[in-house]
Amino acid sequence: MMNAPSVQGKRRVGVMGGTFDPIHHGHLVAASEVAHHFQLDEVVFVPTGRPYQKSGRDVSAAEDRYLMTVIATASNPRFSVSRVDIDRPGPTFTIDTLRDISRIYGPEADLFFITGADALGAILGWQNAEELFELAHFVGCTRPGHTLHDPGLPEGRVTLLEIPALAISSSECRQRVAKGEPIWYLVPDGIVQYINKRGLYQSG
Ligand SMILES: Nc1ncnc2c1ncn2[C@@H]1O[C@H](COP(=O)(O)OP(=O)(O)OP(=O)(O)O)[C@@H](O)[C@H]1O
Ligand SMILES: O=C(O)c1ccc[n+]([C@@H]2O[C@H](COP(=O)([O-])O)[C@@H](O)[C@H]2O)c1
Repeated sequence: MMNAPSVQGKRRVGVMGGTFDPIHHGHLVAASEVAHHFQLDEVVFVPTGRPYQKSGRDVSAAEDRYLMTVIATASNPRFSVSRVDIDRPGPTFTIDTLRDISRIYGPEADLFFITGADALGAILGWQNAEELFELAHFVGCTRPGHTLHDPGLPEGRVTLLEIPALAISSSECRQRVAKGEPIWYLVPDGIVQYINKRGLYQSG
């Protein structure tokens, strides 16, 4: 999706990476808050292909996670979804996500990579960590149950942002479905319907 350029000239593009298994309102509120705070032209949601740090459990098929992300973001004209991570073979590294997104959007875009407090805290252990900060500004959002802090990222390349607290996680949504408990209002209505239609998460 390409909106008109922002008044400052450069497009401001948020990148919200996640496994989105399933996508929930915590993800959507984080993206919306960062978009408002930084006056972003667009937020691109990027579902992971092979989230190597979640290899200890069964991750749902990439196409199911991609379709849920499309369904959840469809009503917001500034939200879009990219297949770059699910179409790239091998483990998903954010360095590749940011290289691909910068190639697609070109030098006239400033990228803002959006994370929750847990992901931000782990960032220095990510692949090619030192190079990540040349490609994007990082935004860490508060998340209940996690302490938000700058783990020592380069000066001026990270912003910590307080957002409305939503104590929702994909793991808890999956567990609730497996136990026959409702997930209405934790995720968008279309996601409840998609999970039922595809029979996802029925067996814990
Ligand atoms: N409730 C929330 N509030 C703020 N940020 C969140 C919230 N849930 C997830 N995030 C952030 O969204 C990104 C993608 O998260 P992910 O798809 O792994 O969801 P998750 O709920 O953490 O999943 P799981 O429970 O399976 O580990 C991460 O940066 C994570 O920190
Ligand atoms: O680049 C890495 O080494 C790396 C390691 C773990 C997570 N990430 C990214 O962090 C984002 C959130 O990941 P996750 O596993 O919490 O859904 C997603 O975009 C992942 O690709 C990236």
